[in-house]
Order: sequence, then structure tokens, then C-alpha cells
Amino acid sequence: MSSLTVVDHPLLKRDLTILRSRETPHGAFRKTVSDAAAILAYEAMQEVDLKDKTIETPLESTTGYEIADEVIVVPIMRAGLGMVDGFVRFIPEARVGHLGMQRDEETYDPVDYYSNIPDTISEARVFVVDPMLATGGSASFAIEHLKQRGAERIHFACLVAAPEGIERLQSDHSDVPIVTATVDRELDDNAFIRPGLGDAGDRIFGTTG
Ligand SMILES: O=P(O)(O)OC[C@H]1O[C@H](OP(=O)(O)OP(=O)(O)O)[C@H](O)[C@@H]1O
Ligand SMILES: O=c1cc[nH]c(=O)[nH]1
Ligand SMILES: [Mg+2]
Repeated sequence: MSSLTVVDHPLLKRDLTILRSRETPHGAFRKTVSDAAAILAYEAMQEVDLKDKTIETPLESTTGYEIADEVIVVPIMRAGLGMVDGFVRFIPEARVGHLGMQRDEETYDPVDYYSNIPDTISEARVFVVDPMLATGGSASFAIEHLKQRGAERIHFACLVAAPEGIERLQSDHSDVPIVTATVDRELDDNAFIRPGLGDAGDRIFGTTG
């Protein structure tokens, strides 16, 4: 079974509270998603490989490190776009792929509408990002698509996960580690996460209210 890491950090708890509140307007919501994603990135990137590099300090030579991995961040659109900045903040040379996916409002199955993935995917360490893991359908489909494109080292990062989504992802993709800020109680009858934070895409982009 893949690993599940629930990041325990006071800044993340504070950010999650801002995100959960219905009072938070979309500008503050978008900024907070980005800030929280950076904290998740810090944890999710623990396994990134390094290589030695000799450098000159002002006084002498010493051995330092640089990132050895080719890193690709893949947001599941739309809401995943809000996490990209937080992830590339630490690795500016990272490439970004895009997967467009929208849940069907009745069946809750993901419908894919866009894919643009860097052709270095097979040798890369890939971070799939989406704030919400609800039924797990979108994340599972996205990861399957990336595997079919050749990806072999995939990580998944989200802000809010439902127990149902974690179970689905661990069952479909036992090789993909999951990093999240919280595991919430349950899915409701509309497959929304409770207590959750509502519709992440709409709140990031201000498409309702
Ligand atoms: O785990 P699941 O049951 O698949 O649900 C989670 C998906 O639902 C949301 O996207 P949505 O379909 O609302 O699209 P949007 O990002 O364009 O709003 C969310 O950002 C995930 O992609
Ligand atoms: O709670 C949920 C479930 C799916 N998508 C969201 O944006 N929020
Ligand atoms: Mg949405």
C-alpha cells in the first residue's frame, strides 16, 4: 500500500482554517491555497534525489548539492492550478504538465477534456496536485493517464482528502505516495467532502458568489 502523510504543521492548520471558512473571499482563498501548497511541497519533495556538486565558497572548495531529478508538476485543472506556484517555488526549473478534468455532476465520474504533458515524463519525478481528493476518481484517472504516457515515479499532493478517496487511490495505485493537509470525515450525498471547504475550483477562481 502506498504511504499516506498527513502534514502536521501549525501554519498549515491556520491556512486550512482560512480555506474552510465560507467568509474567505476568492483572492485570499487563492493566495492561501498557494501558501499551503508550498508547505505540502516541502514535505512531498523529501524523496527528491540530489547529486554532489563542488563549489567555491569565498574561502575554499566544498561539496554541495543540486537536484538530480527532472521534476514535473501536473495540476488537475482547474483547481490544481492553484497549487502549481507553491510547488515550482522551490524548483523553478520544474516543467509543468496540464490535465483537464471535470466531474460529471450526476455520476461523479471524471470527464477528461485536456492533456499536455512534457515529453520527459518517463524519466521524471512527477507531482500530481489537486486540492481535493473526494471519490478519488479524478486523481486515479489522472495517474493512470500519466502511467500510460510513461511516468514511473508519481506522487500525489492534495489539501483535503476524504477516506473514500484515499482508499480508492491506494487500491488503484499502490505505488503512489499521498501527501495531504487533512483527512476529513466523509463524503456527503453529492460526493462533496465534509466538513471540507466547498468547491475548490469555484473558490480559487471566483466563479460563484
Ligand atoms: O475525487 P473526485 O470525486 O474525482 O473529486 C475531486 C475533483 O473534483 C474537483 O474538480 P471539479 O470536477 O470540480 O473541476 P474544477 O477543478 O474545474 O472545479 C477537484 O478539484 C478534483 O479534481
Ligand atoms: O468537496 C469537494 C469535492 C469535489 N470537489 C471539490 O471541489 N470539493
Ligand atoms: Mg470544481
